[in-house]
Amino acid sequence: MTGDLSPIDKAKFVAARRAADLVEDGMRVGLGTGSTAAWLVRCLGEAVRDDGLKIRGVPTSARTAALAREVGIEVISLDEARWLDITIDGADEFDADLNLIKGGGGALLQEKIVATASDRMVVIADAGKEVEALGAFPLPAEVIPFGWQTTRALIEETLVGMDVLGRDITLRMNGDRPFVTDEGNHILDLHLRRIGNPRQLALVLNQLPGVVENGLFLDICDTVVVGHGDGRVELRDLNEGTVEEGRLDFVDSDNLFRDISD
Ligand SMILES: O=C[C@H](O)[C@H](O)[C@H](O)COP(=O)(O)O
Repeated sequence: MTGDLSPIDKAKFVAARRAADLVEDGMRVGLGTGSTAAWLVRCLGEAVRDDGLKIRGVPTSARTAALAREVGIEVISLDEARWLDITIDGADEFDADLNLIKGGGGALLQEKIVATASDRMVVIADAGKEVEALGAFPLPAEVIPFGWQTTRALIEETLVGMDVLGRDITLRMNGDRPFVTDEGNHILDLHLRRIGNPRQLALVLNQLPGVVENGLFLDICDTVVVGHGDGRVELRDLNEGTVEEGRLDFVDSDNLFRDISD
């Protein structure tokens, strides 16, 4: 069964599986969005079901909320939780300082609010997501639908003064319609190729009217769990360096693999 999965899916799974062990009884847990975070939600659901783990989850999207309920995790809103013990989420890119690009799945706004309201943010990712400099992955900016073309033009102008290699901006589509986020907004993908000064860019983007939030997560993530296709997994922490390197066994996880790949 596991043989049917690609090495990337196995890498995502082992990262999620290892990160699930960081979640303890009684915790309020931010649940990320995306294919890697979906493995995590499944792993936590298994722990709730089989080991009696008691947690309350705050999902970062309607998709994750539906999956969390399906696997038996108690779902509460961020306002009910107020503050979270830990958030575990995927990323599109991460660098050595654990700065991130997120939003490939369009959930960056809720993800950033939830991660910022957490004592600890842990990113789970396959090793291919690690980059020297952020920006090869298009940077998502969530914009309100009203006047989005004007907002795009404003961003274009703003990028002229920025330390980036590319300046193309595309409206994210869902079939032949603009993609709509859970908050009813659109996503502009900024094809920058390399971001020389992420901090400056993040500040400037968020000052533009029409921009709700951008996908740069700076100084938010503390820990990354990196998975490899052969089952190797590394846990790196900003304060402690590489804390652990190990390997996870796929055999015990056949049910999880089956559940998600079906
Ligand atoms: O909006 C989506 C999120 O930021 C995802 O966590 C990110 O795109 C990574 O997704 P995946 O785990 O599917 O690569």
